[in-house]
Amino acid sequence: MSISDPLVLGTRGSELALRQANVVRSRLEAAGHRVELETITTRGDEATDTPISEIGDEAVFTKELDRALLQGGVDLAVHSLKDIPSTVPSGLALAAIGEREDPRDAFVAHPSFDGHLHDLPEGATVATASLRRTAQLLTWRSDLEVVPVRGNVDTRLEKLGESDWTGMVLAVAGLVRLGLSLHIRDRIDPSLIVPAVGQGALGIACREDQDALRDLLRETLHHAPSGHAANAERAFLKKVGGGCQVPLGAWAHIDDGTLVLDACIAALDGSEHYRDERRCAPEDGAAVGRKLAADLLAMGGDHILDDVLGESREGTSNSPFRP
Ligand SMILES: NCc1[nH]cc(CCC(=O)O)c1CC(=O)O
Repeated sequence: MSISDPLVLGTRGSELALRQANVVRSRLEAAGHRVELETITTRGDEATDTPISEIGDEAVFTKELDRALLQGGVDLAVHSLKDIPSTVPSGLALAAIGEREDPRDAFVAHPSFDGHLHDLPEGATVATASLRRTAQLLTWRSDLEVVPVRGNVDTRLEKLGESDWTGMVLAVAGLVRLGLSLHIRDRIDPSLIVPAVGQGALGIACREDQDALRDLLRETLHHAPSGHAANAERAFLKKVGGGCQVPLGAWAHIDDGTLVLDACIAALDGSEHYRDERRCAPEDGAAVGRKLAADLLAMGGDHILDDVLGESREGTSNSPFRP
């Protein structure tokens, strides 16, 4: 099947999503294709007061776009890889993984606090949108008060300014892509907070049966080292299961030709924490990710899963046709 002209590129409407979509658009245009943007609102954009972990749907930022892809209304969709569930709906393909931005988390200080993350006073309040960051912050410093915050990156920064929090933790990549790096006080070392699966990378999806388009996306947008890292991290996530309801982190990178995968599963209150690192050939990342997941679960991560998922542990679905 030939490639549509113009190509309709589906994206969420947030400032960050549009920036990311425009990066992809420019690449495709440079390769000689016309591209039209189609903005689609997702449940994650609407339910801005509910913590993502409570919506309980892994596909909260992708389902409406998946549906548009399957129905043919859009040809490709651009997402933050972090927002794409570890199992892509049947009929769709993750055709390319774009080059990764800095995968680390950022500490952003309240305007009145001129210290760094390591200078946080006893009992300081830190806001974050993720269970992973909460669990790891509390593993490090059980005296901290960690509070939830939601919304787009700029909304979160606004909330910080109006709050009595000492600071906030969010992804470096989002801030950098929005031109807001000035707000980054610290890029947090992954040895302190393991980044989220896929954080900082872009995922480009299309229909599985569109061979010519898949080839084009791979040739123009795929970045092999980021792809290998993503495969390892996503295999880890899939094996553990539970999506964003589970406090887990996994970060892979290529070091001198070797893939290094560092991952953890932590109790939300920081009381328990299982973590290990594996090295392998870049092509073997997925198998090693699955194995590391099995090992961390066996070490005790399994109990953490039981605690956070309880009865909902079976039967989660990311079908785009499920309400
Ligand atoms: N969950 C929302 C989301 N999805 C992707 C990013 C940041 C960019 C990225 O990780 O690529 C963010 C914001 C954040 O976590 O601070």
